[in-house]
Amino acid sequence: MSQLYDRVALIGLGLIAGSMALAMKRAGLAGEIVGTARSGETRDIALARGLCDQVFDTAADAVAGADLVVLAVPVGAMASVAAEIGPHLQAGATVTDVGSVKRAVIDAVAPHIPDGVIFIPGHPLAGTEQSGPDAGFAELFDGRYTLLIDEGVEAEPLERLATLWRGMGAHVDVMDADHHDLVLAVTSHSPHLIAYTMVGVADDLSRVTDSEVIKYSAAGFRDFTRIAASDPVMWRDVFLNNKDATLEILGRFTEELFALQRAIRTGDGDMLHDYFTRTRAIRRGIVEAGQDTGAPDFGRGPKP
Ligand SMILES: NC(=O)C1=CN([C@@H]2O[C@H](COP(=O)(O)OP(=O)(O)OC[C@H]3O[C@@H](n4cnc5c(N)ncnc54)[C@H](O)[C@@H]3O)[C@@H](O)[C@H]2O)C=CC1
Ligand SMILES: O=C(O)C(=O)Cc1ccc(O)cc1
Repeated sequence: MSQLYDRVALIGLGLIAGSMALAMKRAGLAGEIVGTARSGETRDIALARGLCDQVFDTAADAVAGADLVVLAVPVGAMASVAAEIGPHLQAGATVTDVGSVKRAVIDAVAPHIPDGVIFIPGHPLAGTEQSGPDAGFAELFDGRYTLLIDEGVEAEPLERLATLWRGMGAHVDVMDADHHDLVLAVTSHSPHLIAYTMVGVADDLSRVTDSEVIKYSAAGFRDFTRIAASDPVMWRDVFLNNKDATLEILGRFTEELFALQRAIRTGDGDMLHDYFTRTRAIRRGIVEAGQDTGAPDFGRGPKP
């Protein structure tokens, strides 16, 4: 595939930015990739791993002359980063982000985008529990979806960004921000909170913790412990910024959990059997539609 942007600036050099850099290099999609991170150590690793051709100490310096700027910091840091780069963005440039929440990021970033610069929010539905400049790998997005948010942007910059994501291996869908936040509350954010809770419960129950948790854990609980090892700052910001949708889904989850609890207490085997039959059909529908590879959802990283 041919070069789509002359100069891509990555703001934040962790798992997602690092994977994007490697995936762009794999397919020759960018003339030059530059980046910035707060710590000198992260910048050094990014250079040593060949993620960036050049690194800068500040985001303001990194975006100068870039025709694509990618905000790849935790959701709660998007506003301050956008405020810093706003005055330094080149006319005609596209700014995108990879945050796990969309409405709050749009509210945080859009006011800082000057006229003549295009903002297209995005979210790759791919990741791992690892973070930092060592965590990225070129194949992270292969066969995964990236969602782009169309807030009335022109067709050409949107199509160019979609082409970039396809070149990095992803499928691309376009949707609106509120729908994104509700879908992700169901498929990613609430499941993460449930995993955090379950691992917390096992930890509280010290009789079964320590070595037993890992030694005797079946696949389901092992997946919970992997997910509960995800970055605390990133996930704190996800919940604080997708509050309404997550609370809505968790409210429904709690109601269903109570119904299942009652079925267990009253010995209502028919209810349990019917419920599990319905959920099994959902899983089989996903597999038949070819949307599951057999790998843990999103978990494409090296196994611990
Ligand atoms: N980890 C995952 O599985 C996925 C993460 N995302 C989203 O991508 C974004 C980046 O996540 P990762 O790459 O996983 O994180 P990461 O922790 O690996 O990297 C984040 C980078 O942002 C920098 N950073 C943190 N706070 C900052 C601040 N206040 N100002 C400037 N820079 C700051 C860090 O130093 C680091 O370079 C997040 O918004 C997250 O919601 C999206 C899809 C998957
Ligand atoms: O590691 C996992 O299981 C994930 O769920 C990765 C992930 C985390 C956050 C996202 O916004 C998208 C994907």
